Amino acid sequence: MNALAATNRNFKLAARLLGLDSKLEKRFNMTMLEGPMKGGIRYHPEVEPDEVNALAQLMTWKTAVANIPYGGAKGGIGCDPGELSVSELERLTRVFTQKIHDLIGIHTDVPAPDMGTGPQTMAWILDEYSKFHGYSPAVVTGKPTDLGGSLGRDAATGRGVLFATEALLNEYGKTISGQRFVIQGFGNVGSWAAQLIHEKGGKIVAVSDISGAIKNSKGLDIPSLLKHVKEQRGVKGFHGGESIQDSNSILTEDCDILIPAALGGVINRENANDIKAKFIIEAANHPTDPEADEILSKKGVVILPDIYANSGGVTVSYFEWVQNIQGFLWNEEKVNNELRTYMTNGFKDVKEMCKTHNCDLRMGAFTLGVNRVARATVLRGWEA
Ligand SMILES: NC(=O)C1=CN([C@@H]2O[C@H](COP(=O)(O)OP(=O)(O)OC[C@H]3O[C@@H](n4cnc5c(N)ncnc54)[C@H](O)[C@@H]3O)[C@@H](O)[C@H]2O)C=CC1
Ligand SMILES: O=C(O)CCC(=O)C(=O)O
Repeated sequence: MNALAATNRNFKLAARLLGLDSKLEKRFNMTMLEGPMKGGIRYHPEVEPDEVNALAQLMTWKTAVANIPYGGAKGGIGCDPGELSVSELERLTRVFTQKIHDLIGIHTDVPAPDMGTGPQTMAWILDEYSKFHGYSPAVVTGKPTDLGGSLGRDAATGRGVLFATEALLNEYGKTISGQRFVIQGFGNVGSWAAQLIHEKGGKIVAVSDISGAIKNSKGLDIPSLLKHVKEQRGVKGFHGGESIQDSNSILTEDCDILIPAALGGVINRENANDIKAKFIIEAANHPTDPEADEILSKKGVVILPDIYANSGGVTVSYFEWVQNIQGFLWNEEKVNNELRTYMTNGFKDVKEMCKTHNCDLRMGAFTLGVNRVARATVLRGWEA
């Protein structure tokens, strides 16, 4: 099932659980526009419109789950950033910004990094946008800190994944320490999640990225791996682990907790039966196909869904936007403490919906997000 069909399906299931009127449901699909829209810009060869639409819809529910005052958005360019020089990337980003500068804005749509983009991309967008509209740091988040970016935004999605994992494990009387993790993707999200989990005593037994996959049943030395990746631009060739020939098979490696942190749709009916993890923390967007959801649920695997698990990034993006508008910078401790509070509250709210609707965590998160948007929609008198 493609990403859009899967996201629409989850939305419809949540709407049924909430007993929403079908007219309201239709309204939603036409008007997912509460507050400024927020979401990342992706540069990846597989970017296509249906997937971007699905990712934008996921942002709507994610920002509602996180309880931050935004609607959802996403953008993307079908290109391979690894094949482009820095100056080509800069020109591509500036031309893209020239095309969209009237669509984005501090109170309309505020982009941020996603796969294949980062602080430098945001700096170029900010600079190009400012040529048309004057200097406006709040028009993008995830900027370099020298240009008004928030302390802690770089690590925020990975840190949010850590807080979300701690909240889930706490339900089972467990902590990070001693758990065995497998992480697919070692970019912004995967590498920060690995670093923070390692610092808490978690054992990362396998990681992969586009260059390859490596494993070590005793636990990978993450600080050395980070150094290797910085120098070699990939995990391939790391001496502290054994290489895995088929890097996609990392998803079925033996572990307690699997963290997909790269592409969508990677957990599907082809591999779901072979997954050995007891918990899946969705750091990537839409990593699990609905068919896999069903198979895994029958196996008793607990999945912490993307719209909650990876919401740390957009939450700190919100903090960045607030700081830019107020013209007052927070210290990193404040950012991280606030992030912990949002992630902890989010988990409690999702669990409450699971109890109310007798559903799993994905539907708990979807009903939470959809219900918050539904309440706002009705209050504005848009239900008919
Ligand atoms: N950056 C952020 O703040 C947020 C990102 N996400 C999601 O997290 C995921 C990762 O995003 P980022 O870390 O920002 O991207 P990134 O571009 O920094 O890193 C992506 C990583 O995935 C790897 N990768 C690409 N194709 C792969 C493949 N076929 N097999 C294994 N690894 C592969 C790359 O080599 C790289 O290590 C995406 O799904 C994104 O939408 C979600 C919330 C916020
Ligand atoms: O930080 C943001 O505004 C958006 C992050 C994002 O693209 C996501 O959560 O998928």
